[in-house]
Amino acid sequence: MTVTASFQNPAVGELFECVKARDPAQPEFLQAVEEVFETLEPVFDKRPELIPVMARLVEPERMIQFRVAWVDDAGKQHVNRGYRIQFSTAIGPYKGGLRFHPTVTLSVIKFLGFEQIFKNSLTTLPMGGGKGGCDFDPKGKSDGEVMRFCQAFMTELQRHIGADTDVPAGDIGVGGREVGFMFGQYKRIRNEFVGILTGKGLSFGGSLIRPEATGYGLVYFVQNMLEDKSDSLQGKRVAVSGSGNVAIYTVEKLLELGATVLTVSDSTGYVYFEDGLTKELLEAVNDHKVIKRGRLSDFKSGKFVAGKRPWEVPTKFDIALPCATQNEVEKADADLLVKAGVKLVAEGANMPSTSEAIALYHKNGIEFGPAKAANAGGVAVSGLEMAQNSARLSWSREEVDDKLKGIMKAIFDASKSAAKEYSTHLQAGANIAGFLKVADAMLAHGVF
Ligand SMILES: NC(=O)C1=CN([C@@H]2O[C@H](COP(=O)(O)OP(=O)(O)OC[C@H]3O[C@@H](n4cnc5c(N)ncnc54)[C@H](O)[C@@H]3O)[C@@H](O)[C@H]2O)C=CC1
Ligand SMILES: O=C(O)CCC(=O)C(=O)O
Repeated sequence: MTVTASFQNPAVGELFECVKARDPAQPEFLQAVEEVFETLEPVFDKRPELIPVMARLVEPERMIQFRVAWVDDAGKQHVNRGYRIQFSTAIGPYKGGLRFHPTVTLSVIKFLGFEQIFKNSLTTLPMGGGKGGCDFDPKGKSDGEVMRFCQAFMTELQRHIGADTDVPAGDIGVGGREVGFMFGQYKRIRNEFVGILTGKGLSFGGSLIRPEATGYGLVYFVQNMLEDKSDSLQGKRVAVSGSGNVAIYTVEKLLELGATVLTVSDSTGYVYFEDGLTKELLEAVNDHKVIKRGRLSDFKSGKFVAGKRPWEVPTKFDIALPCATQNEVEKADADLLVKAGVKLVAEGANMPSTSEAIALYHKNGIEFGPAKAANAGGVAVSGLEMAQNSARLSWSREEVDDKLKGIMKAIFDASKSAAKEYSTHLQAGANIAGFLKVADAMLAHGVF
């Protein structure tokens, strides 16, 4: 990924050059910063006093990097590198997921942590921004190996987090199993039963709807985008990427609302369901991918296309929802979306569209729901889990789902209203609305 920023406002350009000079070898982080700086230019033109605020915000408050040593089932020792980037406490304790994947680097965790600041601000809840992870690959590991790895990871992380300090959760490679192991280790070391992680099991402080929240929230966001144009999901043809937590619950909600879902994918390729996924087929994908931790190349239904992304699926469709990973929609993919007749793209994954792809969406009049707004439902329900833990009570499924719907609408309205005020698009509106709240808090707190 090359960073090719060009800014109208020289002071913003200068700040970007400083960020680039400080971390020239962090392409994902620079990509995320470039996107935010470009869309905030109209704000900086109007309120230049916010440029020094951004100069502080773009530097994490604290970065923790640590060794994670563990022993596999054969008795062999392994060493991985763990991270927790505590980016901003302007509006609340650090909050954001943990990613366990071999591609994890400091740059990846920094881009995710930076984006989390604005996303969390949009949720309306008091959460700062953070992210963490490790270059550990859970694929092919036994439950015992994953448990020992998680225990080793938490043995170090526990000294840096706390219910009012920093509350991690899941992301790629971290689901209920991993959160459970890490929660158990924290409790063992600290002798405290507190909500230091979200996405916990229901029997030990988890919230109903947290597993579903990112996918459901994405679909609620899309509903808001469509309703704004007097349209609905009924009968829409949708291509979805991914087949993990976010993708599965996205598909579930799409089916419930009458859409036809054509694809799911993983790193081996995609599966095309010509007549659309059914509830039974979704159940089978979930069983194969999430429960049995298999690969789609071994999935028995639909048409598997090896080594390709779902954006090339040979049919017309209306909506694309990338729900797998960063930069999974590049310029050539966006070209395919335009040719397929796509009218709306909304991001379930974090930064799945490259800047060239986003430029093509705008050029071709494709409605674009950016990740920081569209996938904020997951962290929003994490915020609700924290509230339930603090109050030592549990809300019903309906209560949490209603709150999630309300939050996704509030995010859409705030993004749209900022877009209107600054005569720009929803992507910029989301960044502006998220940033202004954080910036005002930082101004109030004084320089640090
Ligand atoms: N879990 C959550 O609550 C949230 C997750 N996200 C984002 O959603 C995306 C997916 O996360 P989860 O579903 O939680 O993770 P997961 O681990 O449950 O699933 C990840 C999915 O992405 C696929 N994938 C990974 N690398 C890929 C690649 N290079 N090419 C194609 N497919 C690939 C995997 O096969 C899997 O289907 C990530 O970008 C994550 O940061 C965003 C907000 C909240
Ligand atoms: O629920 C959380 O705290 C984290 C969610 C997350 O990592 C994300 O929004 O990307």
